Amino acid sequence: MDITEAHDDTFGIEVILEEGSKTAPCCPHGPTLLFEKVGKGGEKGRRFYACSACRDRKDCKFFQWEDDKVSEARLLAREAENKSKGPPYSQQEYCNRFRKFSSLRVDEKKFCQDCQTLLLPTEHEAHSSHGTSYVTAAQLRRPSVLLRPLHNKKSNAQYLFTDRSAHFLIDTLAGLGYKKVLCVGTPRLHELIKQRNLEPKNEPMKSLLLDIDFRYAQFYSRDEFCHYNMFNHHFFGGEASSGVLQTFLSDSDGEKVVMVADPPFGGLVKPLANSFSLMSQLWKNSNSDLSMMWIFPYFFEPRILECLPSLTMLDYQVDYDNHPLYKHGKTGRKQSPVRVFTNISPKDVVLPKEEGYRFCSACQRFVLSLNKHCAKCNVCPSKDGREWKHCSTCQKCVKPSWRHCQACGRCALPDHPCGQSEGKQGCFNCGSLEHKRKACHVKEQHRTNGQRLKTKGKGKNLSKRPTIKPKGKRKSGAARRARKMAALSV
Ligand SMILES: C[S@@+](CC[C@H](N)C(=O)[O-])C[C@H]1O[C@@H](n2cnc3c(N)ncnc32)[C@H](O)[C@@H]1O
Ligand SMILES: [Zn+2]
Ligand SMILES: [Zn+2]
Ligand SMILES: [Zn+2]
Ligand SMILES: [Zn+2]
Ligand SMILES: [Zn+2]
Ligand SMILES: [Zn+2]
Repeated sequence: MDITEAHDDTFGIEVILEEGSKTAPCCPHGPTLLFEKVGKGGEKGRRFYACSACRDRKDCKFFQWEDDKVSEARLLAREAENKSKGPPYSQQEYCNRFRKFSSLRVDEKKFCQDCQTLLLPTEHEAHSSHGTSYVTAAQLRRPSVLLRPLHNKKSNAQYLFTDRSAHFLIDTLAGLGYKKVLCVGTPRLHELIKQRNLEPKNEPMKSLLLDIDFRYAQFYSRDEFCHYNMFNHHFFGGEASSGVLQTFLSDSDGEKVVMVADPPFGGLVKPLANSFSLMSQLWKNSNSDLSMMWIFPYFFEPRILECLPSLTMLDYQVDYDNHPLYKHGKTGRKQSPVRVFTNISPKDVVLPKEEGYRFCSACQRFVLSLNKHCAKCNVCPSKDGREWKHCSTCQKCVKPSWRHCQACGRCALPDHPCGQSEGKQGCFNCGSLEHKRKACHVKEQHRTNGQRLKTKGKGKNLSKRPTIKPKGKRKSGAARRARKMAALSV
């Protein structure tokens, strides 16, 4: 299974999530993350701070060596820049505007497409040369349809659920008795929950949206939306805003709460897992963990489970409306690589039979019909939706396109670089050629919290200003994951 090769690179950049570490400097996206470049054999490079949310320097150019002395003037300039990149209105102002807007006559309700803003009558004039349109009450209830999805490929591609996937999620959660949904980066889910509440036959569900896209603040009240960064658990509205989450999670009315997160696919797993764990800690209701659904591509399974071992990956394929590759088409369904990772018991998440899922009684979970149970492995092994086959030499099931290679002693794609077994690169942690990093017994002291990222080039100069964005030649699993990621950001 190639996705287990997540740690096969010989060098990388790790993110250090140390508790109680000194306060990180802020970029427009809140506190930055501390990174460390690590060379072959494990030698450490200089540490630096970079943006938590943006993987591309073009989107956030913040960079600071950990030991940099920053002048007062630069600090002030930075603070001014951070402020200028924030929302034009405070949450309170947004709420007041929305109240005013809702009370307007139909022929006064306008939206500026260029500015992505709901306009009050006094503002119409200033936007007269922009593309504006009237907004109906129905459109006001569907901001994810009204707003133009953000297209930034690396940091913030807004892929919105198809009705099929959104309704599957909502119906499943309602069926399981959840009364409160914490929507993290799932604006469409949030609005559909509110929509569902309008139908008298449905028991109402509460929903709170946490998202970095502050355009959504225009449409919701304070207790329905928080401007939030899920990579550093940062609330842009300060304590008033984090208090909203606190209240949502700690209300002692005994209602079942679930968090549903759909982060940008280029995001770092470790910081996300950290934020979700922090939310779980805020959930004081019982001894149990906060229920969660984390929506992410299947090839991140090993990394996600490494960070949050209580999660299981479901076979359900999540579809997006505006993703050119992964949506239901007239020509039939393309397989979506996006899955749900959850700590809800998989047997309770009923996957629709009409979409080709069945229950495997041996695995006690719903699987795609093509995912045949292997008696030798005693699992339904497929991760990518295709039928996998058992290799008796490797003693595991592998992708259908793989063949067993005698020279490498393992299954691989027929055109793999034969003889250059990945094992030869040895261990990234201690440098030994005898084993891989995963099997290494030398403790990674300060780095156990770290997550590795791929970095550009193979330079040995570890104090050179590094690039976090995945680029350049990569090996093995990392290369394959990168290709898959590239496909995801089409
Ligand atoms: C892949 S889209 C998921 C949308 C979801 N499928 C839906 O239909 O509701 C990612 C979402 O996360 C939000 N997002 C991106 N980066 C974020 C961050 N650092 N913190 C919080 N939200 C973020 C985006 O604005 C977007 O709404
Ligand atoms: Zn930033
Ligand atoms: Zn405008
Ligand atoms: Zn099975
Ligand atoms: Zn098998
Ligand atoms: Zn094999
Ligand atoms: Zn080979």
